[in-house]
Amino acid sequence: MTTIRPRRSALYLPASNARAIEKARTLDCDVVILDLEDAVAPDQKAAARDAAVAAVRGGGFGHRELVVRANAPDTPWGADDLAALAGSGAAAVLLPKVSAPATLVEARAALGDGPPLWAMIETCRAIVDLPAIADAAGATGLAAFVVGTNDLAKEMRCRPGATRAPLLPVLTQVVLAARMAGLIALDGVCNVLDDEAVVEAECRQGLDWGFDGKTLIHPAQIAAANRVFTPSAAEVEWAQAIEAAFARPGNAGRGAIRVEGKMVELLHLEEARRTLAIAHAVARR
Ligand SMILES: CC(C)(COP(=O)(O)OP(=O)(O)OC[C@H]1O[C@@H](n2cnc3c(N)ncnc32)[C@H](O)[C@@H]1OP(=O)(O)O)[C@@H](O)C(=O)NCCC(=O)NCCSC(=O)C[C@H](O)C(=O)O
Ligand SMILES: [Mg+2]
Repeated sequence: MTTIRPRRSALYLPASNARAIEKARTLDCDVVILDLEDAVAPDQKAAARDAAVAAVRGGGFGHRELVVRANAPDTPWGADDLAALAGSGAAAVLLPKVSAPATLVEARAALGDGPPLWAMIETCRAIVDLPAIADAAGATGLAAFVVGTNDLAKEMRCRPGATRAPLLPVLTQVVLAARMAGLIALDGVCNVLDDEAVVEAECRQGLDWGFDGKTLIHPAQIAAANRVFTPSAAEVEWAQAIEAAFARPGNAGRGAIRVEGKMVELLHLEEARRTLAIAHAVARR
């Protein structure tokens, strides 16, 4: 079976918040993102960097993938962040406001053979240059695109509203470019903290639009993301039916077969295997 790592729920927290770091070690999210960028005030940047490195070295996050979001390389803190994170053992370094492949190349030079890069896609320039950024993945160890919907909406001057319709063409381009380059694609955050139905609806959009998971800002958002991005019992059953049908001797060598009244092709078998791999990985937690 294909091995796959679920990234259904990726929780940001300010690395300057010791209580949140402690809490993250117990929360049911797949990814923890210690933020050094927008959630941290300028006068706390150095202390937050030290706290993030100490948290990574201290461990205790179990199955959770521990990612650190650095400040952009062109800020007063970016170079020191990358120097500190190079040998830290973080699962990835998330770079904000990546707008060109050159930013990834520079960050890779600073990190050496350190952590893989994840890139925030949150500027208009990045959207226009997405294929070039995605093409730099192999040379720079880029493994994921993470959408920054707040920054994007600000730059575009659009109003996403409840439907996020103005962002749909952009989000679709991010998914396309990520798939082209074999990258993980994580949807942007939902700013609504106290209404799980709203969070769940956004997660559902992200799933339907092709994302692997959603970035989150509060523990109360985790359950909805995990629920939505975990294959449902019906999806698992359907995937198993497809696998079983293709395994029947009578279907050997066939590219298209009938399963429960529907045409199913080898591409659906591939999808089915992916669904089962995710379900299996989630169940192993
Ligand atoms: C948004 C918050 C500032 C809300 O804070 P607050 O109202 O104080 O939270 P609560 O009182 O409801 O907290 C309850 C308990 O949960 C813990 N908590 C809260 N948030 C987190 C978290 N993110 N991770 C871990 N634990 C968290 C509190 O400590 C309480 O615990 P306890 O003491 O046991 O009761 C706050 O939630 C927050 O800071 N969220 C993260 C903000 C952040 O990281 N922002 C930056 C990333 S988002 C972004 O930049 C997106 C992108 O770039 C874009 O452009 O869109
Ligand atoms: Mg942002």
